[in-house]
Amino acid sequence: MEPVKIGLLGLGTVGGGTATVLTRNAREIARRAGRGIEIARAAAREYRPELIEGLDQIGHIGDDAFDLVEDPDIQIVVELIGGYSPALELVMRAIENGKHVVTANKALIAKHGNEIFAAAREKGVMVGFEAAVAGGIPIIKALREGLAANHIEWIAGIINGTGNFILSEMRDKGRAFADVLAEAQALGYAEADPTFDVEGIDAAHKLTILGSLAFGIPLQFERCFTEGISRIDAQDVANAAELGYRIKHLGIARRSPGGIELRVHPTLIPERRLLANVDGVMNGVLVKGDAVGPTLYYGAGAGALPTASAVVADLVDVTRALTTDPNNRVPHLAFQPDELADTPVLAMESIETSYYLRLTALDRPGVMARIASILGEEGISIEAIKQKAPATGETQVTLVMLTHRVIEGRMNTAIARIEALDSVQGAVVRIRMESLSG
Ligand SMILES: NC(=O)c1ccc[n+]([C@@H]2O[C@H](COP(=O)([O-])OP(=O)(O)OC[C@H]3O[C@@H](n4cnc5c(N)ncnc54)[C@H](O)[C@@H]3O)[C@@H](O)[C@H]2O)c1
Ligand SMILES: N[C@@H](CCO)C(=O)O
Ligand code: NA
Repeated sequence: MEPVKIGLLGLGTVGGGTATVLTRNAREIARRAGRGIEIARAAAREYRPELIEGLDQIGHIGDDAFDLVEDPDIQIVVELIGGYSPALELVMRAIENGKHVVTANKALIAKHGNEIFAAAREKGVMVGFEAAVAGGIPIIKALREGLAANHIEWIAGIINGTGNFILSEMRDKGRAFADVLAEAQALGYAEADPTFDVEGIDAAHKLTILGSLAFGIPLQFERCFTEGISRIDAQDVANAAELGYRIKHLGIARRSPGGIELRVHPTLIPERRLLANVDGVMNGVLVKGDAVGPTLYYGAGAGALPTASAVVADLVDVTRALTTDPNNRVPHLAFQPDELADTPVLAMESIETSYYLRLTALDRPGVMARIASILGEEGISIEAIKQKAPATGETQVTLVMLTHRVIEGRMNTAIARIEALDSVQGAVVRIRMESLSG
């Protein structure tokens, strides 16, 4: 059979990796797909030829992405440019032209996926986005197909490679934040705008997608609570370790009685959990299904070849399904499009979790009792408390507390009341805490 003809938009980290994998593993891929996958065209503003295998076999390389999506010979457009514009216009135009699309762009899917999938459905084409979440880990496939029997209860994942790399290097080697971030950028892990990585936006894009796949709700990126790693303090990392915890940047999606939790934030987790030991650029996603129980997915979350592995898997999937009736294909968001639910995504104030709190108070009698009574009045019980002895001559002490589970709104009230005490200095540091069991 004739090879399927694809067009690559972008030849950077992921585009270059995709060309390389398609070249290196061409025979193996064709054996799986039933026919070859040929890069008929590529469009990129810039690329580094020395990093890409098989460039000489690409039919035509130019820089006009809009021209490529109009080419009638191209059956699958692979969008690896990133960002919202012109990626959205290019993807929509490709779909209008009846082309299938594969993309690694989580920002695009999280924000515009609902309209992209509606247009694709209308045209009977597929949009693959395995590379958009957790890089090389086949988590989209696991949720859409492997776990299709389950009522998903919750997902907790380390889903930003750059952020996890930064936290791991800072903790293990004492390196400075800016220095590790620069290395992540040089290795091709970081987003074009690295604040997406360090402020949790990239993880929120991915969690939005995971939440929709798990619970069958439309994509609602703007409802996802987002807190990054930029304000994590070394003393909290050390305090957590003393108490038997690690701080990881997690995306958590959970079905709870009033709705669905979608939240991304630094989280204390027990150090014996497998997720606590997912380090460097590796990602880990823990999914709890009612029938299967907990399942864990681990692998490289970023980088050229791991991400290309996911892009090419989508290309193989699309190639295999080209002749299937569009209504019998795996639905984009795992559930049939007319079966999506309107279950609300909860506001952060109504989620329930445990907390690590750190505050600085004057070393005076009665201060501790006053803080404990505020927590008690707000229905918050303390699981552990540590008072860090002041250095000689100092009049301040540091208090570190772990609490039992409580609604975030009540914790907000308690923190505001504690911060208002004359004897408490500055802000209360709060890091959410999850046991990841049950
Ligand atoms: N880098 C990773 O590890 C990784 C992992 C998973 C997903 N992603 C996603 O993959 C996508 C690409 O990321 P990347 O790291 O490969 O980016 P990159 O910056 O390395 O490459 C982008 C490519 O697109 C080209 N480009 C940009 N604007 C263009 C335009 N208007 N017309 C034509 N070409 C244009 C650039 O010249 C370059 O070749 C992004 O959506 C990113 O979020 C990246
Ligand atoms: N910047 C992203 C790329 C993979 O999606 C990360 O570091 O996880
Ligand atoms: Na993936």
